Amino acid sequence: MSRHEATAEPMAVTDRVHWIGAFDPKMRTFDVILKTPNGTTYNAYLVRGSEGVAVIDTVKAETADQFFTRLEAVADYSEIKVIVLNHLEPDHSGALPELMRRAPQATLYISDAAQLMLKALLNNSNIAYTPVTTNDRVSLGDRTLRFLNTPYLHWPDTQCTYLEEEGVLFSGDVFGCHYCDEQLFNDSVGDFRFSFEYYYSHIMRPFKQYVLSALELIEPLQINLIAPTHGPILRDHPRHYVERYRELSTPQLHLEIDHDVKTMLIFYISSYGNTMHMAEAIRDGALEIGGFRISLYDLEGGEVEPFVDLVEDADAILVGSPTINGDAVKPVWDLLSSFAKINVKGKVAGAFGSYGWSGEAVRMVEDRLRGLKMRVPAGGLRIKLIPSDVELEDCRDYGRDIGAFLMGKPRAREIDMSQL
Ligand SMILES: Cc1cc2nc3c(=O)[nH]c(=O)nc-3n(C[C@H](O)[C@H](O)[C@H](O)COP(=O)(O)O)c2cc1C
Repeated sequence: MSRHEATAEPMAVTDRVHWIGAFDPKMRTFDVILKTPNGTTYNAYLVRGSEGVAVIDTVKAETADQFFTRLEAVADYSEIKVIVLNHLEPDHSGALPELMRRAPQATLYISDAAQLMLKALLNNSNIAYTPVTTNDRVSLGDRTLRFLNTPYLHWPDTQCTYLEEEGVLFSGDVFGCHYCDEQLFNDSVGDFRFSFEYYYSHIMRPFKQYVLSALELIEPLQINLIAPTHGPILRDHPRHYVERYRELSTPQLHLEIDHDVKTMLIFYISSYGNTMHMAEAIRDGALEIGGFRISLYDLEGGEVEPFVDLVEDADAILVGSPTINGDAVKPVWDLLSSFAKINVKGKVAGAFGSYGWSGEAVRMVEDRLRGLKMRVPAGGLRIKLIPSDVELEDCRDYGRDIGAFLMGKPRAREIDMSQL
């Protein structure tokens, strides 16, 4: 056990703000999907005003002892007037029920959207709370908390809280990262760039539009310090992190591709060349429609990460897989799984592939595309073994159909709109 875990000392952030969170250095995987190679912190804060104290966020239930010990070192429970939960995920709300039991006089402030989650998360319908939204304020006497509604960063209920007189932004998971270092401040901890970028790409990236909306609220603020719920407190050049979020969330500039021109990506993998020939014929058919750019990518080798940026910018994505042992093949599933990192909702999509006897892959891929809320205008195209000349013409037809749909042109064949 480390020094700070053992002693559970609070840390002064400003004259009026203390960090009262918890260290979790042994955590190795977060939310099932995130690597946390040096653990994480659950950051909670205590703000002291002339007329009372506010607690901003709590910690994961398993680390509640650290939180309460630190809190007790800087305030009495009877002084707590305000409790703010910037979002209700269990790593921040775990100690909330016990805190409310110890400070029954306090008022809980949560976002409008959090109301719908509170009961389900805490299994307690009796918790009293006040919903707040952008620019609502709570006074602690000589200190004022202002709320900013910043949904989907990264749950629907997310908000940030701004301590006006000190220019401190309690940003919730925004600008946070999983990086456990007891020095706690960004000018004293180790190099956490990897963790910051990794956290953004796994947690915030699917919600880029929401990040940009949140930045509209955050950027005009005078920010002296950013106090997120995970990882280092950003007191040295806090604005750099705001600027980095804007950079990461702004569509990339392409040197050659005109953004007004639509793009179609055709991914395939093929052992004997059958699915590949289908992909090429689909491309040829789509090219006849014209007006958009098409790229063909072979997934052989299995590395899908380089395609994520392309998929994010593309307007149509077709995926071809042979059926092997009753399934689509792993690189195809890896590609589809990488779509969860970005927002593919509403993009045009389709599935195709060659098969030998049962041909499950195309339907499975198609189901996945629909599950991702992509628009699948034509039923998946399956061809048994080697495509004949007639079947290659079917592939070209399929390409014309998807191309026409993408360009809003009259369709080559009737498309079942009920499937969209
Ligand atoms: C190891 C192996 C397993 C296969 N399993 C299936 C299967 O379960 N169902 C099926 O319809 N075809 C199956 N096939 C047949 C392939 O789908 C078929 O040969 C297809 O044309 C291959 O297309 P490709 O050249 O694009 O890879 C299998 C082929 C191999 C080599």
